[in-house]
Amino acid sequence: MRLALYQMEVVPGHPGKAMGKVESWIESLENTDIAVMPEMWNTSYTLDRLEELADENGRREVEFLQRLARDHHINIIGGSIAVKKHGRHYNESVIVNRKGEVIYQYDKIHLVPMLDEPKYLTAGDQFGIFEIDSEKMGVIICYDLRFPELSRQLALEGAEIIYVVAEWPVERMDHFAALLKARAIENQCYIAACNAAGECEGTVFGGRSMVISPSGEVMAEAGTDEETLITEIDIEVSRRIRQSIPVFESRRTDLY
Ligand SMILES: O=C(O)CCC(=O)C(=O)O
Repeated sequence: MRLALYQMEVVPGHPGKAMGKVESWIESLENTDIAVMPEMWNTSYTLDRLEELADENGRREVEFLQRLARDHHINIIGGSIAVKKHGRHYNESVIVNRKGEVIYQYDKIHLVPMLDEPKYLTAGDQFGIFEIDSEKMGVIICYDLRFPELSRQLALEGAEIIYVVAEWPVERMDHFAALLKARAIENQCYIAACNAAGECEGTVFGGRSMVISPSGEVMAEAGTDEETLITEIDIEVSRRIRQSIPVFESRRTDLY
């Protein structure tokens, strides 16, 4: 399974320009099964302007991703987008399969106090897994990475790849790298983390998107600027490690 991660330099407050960049990027990909994008790629952290910038139900961006997926026959982990629903704003991940069908939508459940998300956004209240080419996968959004219970639950539901879509600030990249590795090792799954590059309202995003194997090996890592990271993964590796080190069976659910 060939993944392409778009460590996109953000275009704050210009969804149309951001969509133009994404379209050119998808057109440039060859022989790719799954394209992965970063968090809030349509607006970045222009939270006080979301009433003006976010589209109702994210229709503009969702229909755009559906068209790209269909035209280029590619599965898209659509990072996350700022959307408007029932007069509220959400940070929503959208997954589209290569037929152009929306197969999963997830509203970020852990809102970031350090970026004022709770002031401007409403938190989601559900999550689950989805399937691409019969493989089970999950997606979490940025700050969600700090809550191991969420990734563990996705792994218990069968996820063998967890995508982390992020706009992780440069100051805390050591946390990002350590937490990604921990989530891969403890859940014995691939972690494909797509961070943003560039800057929005004084926050600089640290890049360093990476793909980590189920045994914690960093298989590919980007630099700090805009870049595409390409990796081939084999889901069988996750199954083999789960058999050889059976942590899921050794859990003491009677004690915790
Ligand atoms: O947890 C962090 O340090 C960064 C979180 C973040 O930037 C986000 O969720 O957008």
